[in-house]
Amino acid sequence: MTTLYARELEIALLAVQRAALLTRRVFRESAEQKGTVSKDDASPVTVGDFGAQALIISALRHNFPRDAIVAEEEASVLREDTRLRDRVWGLVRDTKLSDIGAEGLLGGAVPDVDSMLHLLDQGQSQGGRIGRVWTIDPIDGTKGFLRGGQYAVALALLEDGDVKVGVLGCPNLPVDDSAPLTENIGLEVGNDKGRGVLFAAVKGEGATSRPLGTGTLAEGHKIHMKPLIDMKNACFCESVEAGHSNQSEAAKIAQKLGITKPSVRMDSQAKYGSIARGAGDIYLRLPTSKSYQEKIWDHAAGDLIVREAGGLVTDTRGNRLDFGVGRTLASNSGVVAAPSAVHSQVLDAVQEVLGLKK
Ligand SMILES: Nc1ncnc2c1ncn2[C@@H]1O[C@H](COP(=O)(O)O)[C@@H](OP(=O)(O)O)[C@H]1O
Ligand SMILES: [Mg+2]
Ligand SMILES: [Mg+2]
Ligand SMILES: [Mg+2]
Repeated sequence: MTTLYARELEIALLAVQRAALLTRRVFRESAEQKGTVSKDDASPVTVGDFGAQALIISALRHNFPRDAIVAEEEASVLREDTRLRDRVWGLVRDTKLSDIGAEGLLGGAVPDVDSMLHLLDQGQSQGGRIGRVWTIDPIDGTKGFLRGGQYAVALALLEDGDVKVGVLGCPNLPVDDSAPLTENIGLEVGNDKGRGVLFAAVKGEGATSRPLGTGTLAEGHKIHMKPLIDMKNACFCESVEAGHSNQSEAAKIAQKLGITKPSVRMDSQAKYGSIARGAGDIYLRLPTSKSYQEKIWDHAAGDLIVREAGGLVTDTRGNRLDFGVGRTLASNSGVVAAPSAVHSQVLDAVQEVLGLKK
């Protein structure tokens, strides 16, 4: 039973559930209807990202008004583009939990469009090592969301730089924890049957999975990484986007470890959730450039969920991910996530291939 952070966990689960309802509505639309705009770094953002972030911040502000928030998106594009703004507002206004008590816990509806823009801009905290900081990725894997594949709604609470609560809503992963890992690209739109899972973890209290439904939250059940008895049967996950993780180096690492199965490529922190429940075994994220710094919202929830399920998560140098240095993981490089018992073996192979061995 959860003792510490029970309220934070409940609010985070409900906030992610509500945001995922909104993203599911957008997911059903065609690519052009998703209202995609390109950000300064040329990465995409959709009406779903904006709407989900506004709803999550609204729930956090209602419950934890003093906490800092580090969120991926902000409202400037919407202040300029009123058509896009009105589409986002329509989604935010119309998305509610069907459980009235739960909706009340989140503080109910956002009152008007200006409040929505104001909420969207509340995620610009610089983070850091002091105090309580929530980090939000309203849609992680926007490219997967656009191509009809995997994506996640991610929310985590850091306290003094340490992840205490993590929740991942993965609307397109199978509910069934033992379903085989597949790439799930080009999913049948409008048919959510058997899909949608909420992963969660509280520091020191284990990791859980439960169906991501539309009604009252289901009870979570404990999940665990699969004991990896024979490395050659390991299933490893990596990004679909070759620009996010070096796939040719990953193939060399797999070969060095004697892994025979091809990697499973999927977008978003669905990779962390998948290995945490034993559907996959290893997640590698190998830098494609020296200058890119990973963002804390891309990893905080997944990092805790994997560690609480019996895994170890480090960067390619073998250091734990440090969420206390700001909005990015400026002191880390890449990610190596694996069951604790084999993590050092995997890290060894990573370092050999990347030339990091001393
Ligand atoms: N050059 C790069 N290297 C690593 N990650 C990158 C990157 N450019 C963008 N990303 C991040 O990769 C995330 C998606 O990860 P994945 O490849 O595992 O699906 C994106 O999250 P968003 O989709 O939330 O923007 C984005 O933050
Ligand atoms: Mg993005
Ligand atoms: Mg992301
Ligand atoms: Mg995102």
